[in-house]
Amino acid sequence: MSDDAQTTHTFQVDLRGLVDLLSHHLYSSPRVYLRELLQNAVDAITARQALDPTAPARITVRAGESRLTVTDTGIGLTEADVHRFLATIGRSSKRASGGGPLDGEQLAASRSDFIGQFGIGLLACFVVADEITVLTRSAADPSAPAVEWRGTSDGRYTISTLPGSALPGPGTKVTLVPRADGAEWTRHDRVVALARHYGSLLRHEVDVTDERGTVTRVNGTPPPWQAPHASPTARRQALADYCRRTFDFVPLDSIELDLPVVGLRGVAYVLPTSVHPSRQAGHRVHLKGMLLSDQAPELLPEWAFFVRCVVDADSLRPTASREALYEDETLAAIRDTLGARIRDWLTGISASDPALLHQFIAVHHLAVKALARYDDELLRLLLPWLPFETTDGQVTLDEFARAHPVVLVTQTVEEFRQVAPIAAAAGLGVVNGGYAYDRDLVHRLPEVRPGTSVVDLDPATVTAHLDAVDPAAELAAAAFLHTAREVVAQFDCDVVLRAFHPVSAPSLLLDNREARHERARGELAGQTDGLWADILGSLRSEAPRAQLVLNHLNPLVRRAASIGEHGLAVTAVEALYGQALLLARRPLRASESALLNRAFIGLLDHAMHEEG
Ligand SMILES: Nc1ncnc2c1ncn2[C@@H]1O[C@H](COP(=O)(O)OP(=O)(O)OP(=O)(O)O)[C@@H](O)[C@H]1O
Repeated sequence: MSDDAQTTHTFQVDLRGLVDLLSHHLYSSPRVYLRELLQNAVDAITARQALDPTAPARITVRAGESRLTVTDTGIGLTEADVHRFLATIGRSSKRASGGGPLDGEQLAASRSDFIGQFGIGLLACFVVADEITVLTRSAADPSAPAVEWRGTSDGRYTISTLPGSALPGPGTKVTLVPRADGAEWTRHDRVVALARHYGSLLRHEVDVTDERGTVTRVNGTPPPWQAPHASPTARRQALADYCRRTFDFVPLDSIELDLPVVGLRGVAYVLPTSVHPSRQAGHRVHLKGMLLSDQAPELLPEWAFFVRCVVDADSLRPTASREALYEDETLAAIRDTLGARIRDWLTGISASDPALLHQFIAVHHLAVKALARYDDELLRLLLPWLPFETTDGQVTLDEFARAHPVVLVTQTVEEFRQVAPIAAAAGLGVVNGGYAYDRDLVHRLPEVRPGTSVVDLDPATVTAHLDAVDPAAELAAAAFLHTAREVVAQFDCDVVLRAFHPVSAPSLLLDNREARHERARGELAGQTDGLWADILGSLRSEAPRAQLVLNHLNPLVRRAASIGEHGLAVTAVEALYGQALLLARRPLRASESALLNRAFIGLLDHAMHEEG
């Protein structure tokens, strides 16, 4: 096609399609219509007060059977404004360019004055109504007549001018006639609840009236972080009460937030019960008092999952749905600063309020452990305070490292159970690294506490350090040890005689993971035919066997070593092996349960035989 043949057309917008898009994809619920109307009223009052700071600032919502009106004493619109701003979707008077294209600087300037900026908010009313009427009188031009704009959801609108008496003073009255399926959102009780939800912190009076003229004020009391209080205790109490009313929990503590550059104030409430770190708390974010979202996680860094915030800011930037914050450098900076504030709180309580710190750790330690692995600062701050299971009992790593400059850590809970009594008797300090995250965290202790060393503890290392018995004792026990090896060979286990503390421990089963996997593989290969048996067989490696270590210092073992009767010696070995197995607290295989059973019956039989 040649240039000469070109003709220019203007896009047509299918308003019904657009409203459908907004209601299903932009807004979370039809209820946002009221937020958009309140917000327009607030912006209009802001604009009027810029001209005349003494102008009245009132918003009245009337919820009746068949219609809903929102009236404000704001700046109003002239007929030219109505043509310009109401008749064009996407045009907004709140941009300094007068509704023209978005310019970065102007946008930032208008954003600090107004909540709206996109020029689509009024469309949210079409989610609940087919017709919107805007009756308005400009404060900027007192001689201008009142103007009525009537728009319908099919995209048509009419404009008429009315005598000034149609609206007694400057301002705007928006009327919606709800559709049958939108009526539930404009019912009086619903409207009161919604107006409270969105408008509780609005700085201008907001009233909801019913058909009989009963007025309900939905705001008025300043939030506790703005109100004066008689004492710090009264202030703390007021903050906690606000949390209980708003979030329905009593916080462990309240952290006040104050960020003057964005006019942000509010509170971070420390949750009193544990939460999974992936379930980030939704924060309540108000913009110039108007509630933007009560589920905004993006206000704080991920690691701060243990607090829930309520903030009110002057210049945060919402997305077009107004239900989330626009992710930009300002938001990132706000997040970092608020995060730093929460860290300061943690540092503060770790230095000066140990009782609160312990309460905090008791509730949130698992989640803190999960996050500390990825958050170096959190790790540095909290690792010394986190509780771990150790040979000294349940203690913090800091306490433990003070007593043990070399921190030994096992890889599994079982290994800890196996070696803990012996290591403790030998004065060694071992941490159970078997629980989720624990071993990783213990290994990072030297970063936080230079001079501490952390070493993985393998049960084999422990045997290597157990004392050998003298050759004469070994020889005297030779026959018993031979029987013992025969009995436990079926479990791929070896038997050795050593001398170790505590004396009360007759035996110890050292069984590292590779040895166990190897045995499991061996068993499986035995049950499988053909290809799988070959594959499993070829995987078989020379892994160390398990070891039953008998304690020559233990009187029972000494007596067992001198048993002459073969049957009783077998039973004694089975009982010793079974007891060591139970101490290791690992799941038993069928053959092991059978052994335990046999040993028990054998001992009983022997005891009764003696009696007989
Ligand atoms: N109550 C009101 N008083 C005065 N002007 C209003 C009022 N409500 C709407 N307007 C005018 O209509 C325009 C469009 O309103 P709309 O709510 O669609 O968008 P917005 O508030 O500018 O931006 P956003 O889409 O971000 O809400 C506004 O820019 C404003 O000029």
